[in-house]
Amino acid sequence: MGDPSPDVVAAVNDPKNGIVNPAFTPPSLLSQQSTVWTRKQQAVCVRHAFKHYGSKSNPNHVLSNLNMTVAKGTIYGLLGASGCGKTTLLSCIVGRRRLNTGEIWVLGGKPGTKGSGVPGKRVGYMPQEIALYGEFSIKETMMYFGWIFGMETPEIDDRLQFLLNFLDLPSQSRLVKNLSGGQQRRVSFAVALMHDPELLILDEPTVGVDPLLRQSIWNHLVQITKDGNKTVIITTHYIE
Ligand SMILES: Nc1ncnc2c1ncn2[C@@H]1O[C@H](COP(=O)(O)OP(=O)(O)OP(=O)(O)O)[C@@H](O)[C@H]1O
Repeated sequence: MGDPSPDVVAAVNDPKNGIVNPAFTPPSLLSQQSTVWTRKQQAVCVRHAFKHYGSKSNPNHVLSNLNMTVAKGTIYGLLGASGCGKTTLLSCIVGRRRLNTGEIWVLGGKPGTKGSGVPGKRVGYMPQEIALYGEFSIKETMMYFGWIFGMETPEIDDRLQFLLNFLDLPSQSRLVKNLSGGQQRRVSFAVALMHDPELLILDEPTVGVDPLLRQSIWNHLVQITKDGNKTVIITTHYIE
């Protein structure tokens, strides 16, 4: 993945009607002239990112001079062919992986540095692979992550009831390991939404989700970004 890349289309929501417009290129992507101060004002700002896997003698270059600017209060769609590096980029943004060279600012700080809050409760991340503990029930899962995020138990309970209903989840006493793949992905989504984070990063959130629920998920994402305080980055194959 490079910049400009024919494989990747950056899309932001239209604040008027919430329609994702894949043909829209934010002005910030057209001009990469920005100061450190302006980069820190963005939800996410990536500059000259390089990332490879494999050995130095036989590297697999995945990110190659990638620049990306995600303004606060937007929904930013990351579209690209399978294997072009979307998950790798998101992992670097949330601080799970590090770039070989280049810089990333997330909510004004550098992921992994003290006080940045990233990784941490400022970000909600739904990875592509299920990263849940199968022996926990849905409720125990939400309690576990809610406490990690520093939430009080009554607050977690309220949020749990909202998310069970919103994401059409089965009984909260069901064990994660006994849920269908789609249900497990929705629990993973619920975990990312649990603490109402400033930045929500969703890797293919609508896989295993029926069209009606997909629509209500999109409506919810448009709703939470409306006031400009929340930002969503999403990879998806559904661009409607
Ligand atoms: N841990 C890893 N070690 C070695 N190579 C990796 C690793 N993770 C990813 N890759 C390789 O890096 C490239 C980009 O993978 P990545 O998962 O970031 O792509 P993607 O755009 O998210 O793909 P998809 O849409 O299929 O999920 C692929 O060629 C993949 O094989």
